[in-house]
Amino acid sequence: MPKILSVKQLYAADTATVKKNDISFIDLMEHVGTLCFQWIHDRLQGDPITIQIFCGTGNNGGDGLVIARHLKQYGYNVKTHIINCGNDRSEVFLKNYDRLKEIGVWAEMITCESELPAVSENDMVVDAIFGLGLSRKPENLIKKVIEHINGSNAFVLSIDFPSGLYAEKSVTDTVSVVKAYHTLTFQTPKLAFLLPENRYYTKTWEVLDIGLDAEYIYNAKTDNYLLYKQDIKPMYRFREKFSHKGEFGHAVIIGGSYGKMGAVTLSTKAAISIGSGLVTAHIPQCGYQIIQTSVPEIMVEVDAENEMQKFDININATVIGIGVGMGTHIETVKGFTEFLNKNKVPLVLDADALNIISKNKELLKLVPENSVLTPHPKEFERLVGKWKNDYDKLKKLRSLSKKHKIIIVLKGAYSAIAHEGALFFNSTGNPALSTAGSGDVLTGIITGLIAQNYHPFEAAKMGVYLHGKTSELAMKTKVYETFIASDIIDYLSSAIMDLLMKEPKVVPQKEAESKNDKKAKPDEGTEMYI
Ligand SMILES: NC(=O)C1=CN([C@@H]2O[C@H](COP(=O)(O)OP(=O)(O)OC[C@H]3O[C@@H](n4cnc5c(N)ncnc54)[C@H](OP(=O)(O)O)[C@@H]3O)[C@@H](O)[C@H]2O)[C@@H](O)CC1
Ligand SMILES: Nc1ncnc2c1ncn2[C@@H]1O[C@H](COP(=O)(O)OP(=O)(O)O)[C@@H](O)[C@H]1O
Ligand SMILES: [K+]
Repeated sequence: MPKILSVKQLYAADTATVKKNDISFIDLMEHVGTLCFQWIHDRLQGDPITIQIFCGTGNNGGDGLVIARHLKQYGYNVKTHIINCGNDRSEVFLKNYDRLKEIGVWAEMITCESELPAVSENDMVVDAIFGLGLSRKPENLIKKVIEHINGSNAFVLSIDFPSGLYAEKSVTDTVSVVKAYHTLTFQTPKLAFLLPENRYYTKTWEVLDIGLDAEYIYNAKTDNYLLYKQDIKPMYRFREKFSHKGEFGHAVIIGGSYGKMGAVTLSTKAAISIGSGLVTAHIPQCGYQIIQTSVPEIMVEVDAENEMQKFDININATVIGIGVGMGTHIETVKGFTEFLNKNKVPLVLDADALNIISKNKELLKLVPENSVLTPHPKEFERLVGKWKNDYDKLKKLRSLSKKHKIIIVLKGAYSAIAHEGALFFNSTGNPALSTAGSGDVLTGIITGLIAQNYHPFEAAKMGVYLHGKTSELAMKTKVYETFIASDIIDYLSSAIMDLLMKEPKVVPQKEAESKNDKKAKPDEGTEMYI
């Protein structure tokens, strides 16, 4: 599972790599800079645009100089600038400065504002000012350079980090951070890229495998992970020939109120669609016909006329998903409290179930261990109060989940799943999911997975992953705006199929050519897992 390592661990990984391979740091930097150059060259293919490389005087700047040298040697139109960041210059920066001179290139020094180079919106900017080593907010001349880059409208590629963005703490001066289009970050994903407060500093990012010591990374301890397909795929359970619906559990969804029956409709439909053997909706009477007609596959139990009051469930439920569209009517609050006092079944709590608990935090003690809570940020704020910044928010998330031995899915662009003090960030999804009812569908998916005996922690990870994946797969025929919550359900099959597909084999060019010129087809290696 891809680990998100700390700055300290990344520096230690450098050291371990250099030692183990008996190479020098300059060799490692050459390798890293060459990979970045290759990334650019693969895309530009010799395009004569102007590439402006801004370098600091640490190792991030050193990477920039390696990139500059290779681009120059390939005939690109490169302008290299060094910003005077103080008296200290890293040893490998200086070595690469000399290497650049050896091929006849003199980098321009920027020592004052009047020396800022003109940058056109047609240029490409490579930002190699600061990376992991940012120790304080950029000020004075460096701030001016960053503002200058941001004001240029050029395509900005940041190396390792958008300069000015800290790896592990919040930015205090939002204008002194480079706003990159893309960031090539090294070896592991970075926590900073997953936080909404940093959304403007890089539109996209990717991890470049720079070959740091695998053993060190394997043994490194962390509480932060990013979930990918390879983490979810092994969880999937195939159905056997003689299986029957009784083996796949009975999910109950409780919720709905007058005017909000769509939420339960979506949740129950999602629960049956993800494979729960049986699904029952426990809803107010006003929703009876609506839900029976909309989802004929499920059963219905009714409560009071217009809102939930009695919570009198007469079913042997495997799991109960509760709260969607439920409202917070005084009688609902009363009934829900009594329900929690009696209930022993694992729960998935969402929406108004969370809003009611937020008003009476004592109720959290009644939530069974390993239940799953799925708040969006506003619901989470109601539960834990305001946070100072996103790092503080994550601290609150870990601590609430640990204290009550529950699993919390804090929803967002990179939904974070908290379990036993660790955070697992989801990598799938896109803004198509920013649509009414998409959280209700998630509740149904997770409830339906738990019904099938997936451990709630597994159900949360798999549910969030598949939910997000539907929105990606749908973009072949839809756009963000036209994708609605029901589409998530419609695309669940595709998301599961995608999970079971083997990744296409990437055949290295030379290998492919040497095999009697038998070219690898683009989809070669794509086959079902079974
Ligand atoms: N394993 C990997 O990932 C590999 C990493 N590599 C690369 O190394 C990079 C890390 O390099 P790094 O340690 O030299 O730090 P870097 O980011 O260049 O900045 C430090 C310099 O900036 C200065 N400085 C800081 N803040 C400042 C401010 N606000 N205003 C002014 N100055 C400020 C600071 O000065 P000081 O704080 O000491 O006064 C120091 O001089 C990493 O991001 C990646 O690009 C690869 O080459 C190899 C494999
Ligand atoms: N930009 C985005 N990228 C990825 N996922 C998103 C994005 N916006 C929303 N989502 C996902 O959509 C869902 C929205 O849930 P929620 O806010 O509870 O919706 P609702 O209350 O309308 O049902 C969450 O699972 C969230 O992670
Ligand atoms: K940078």
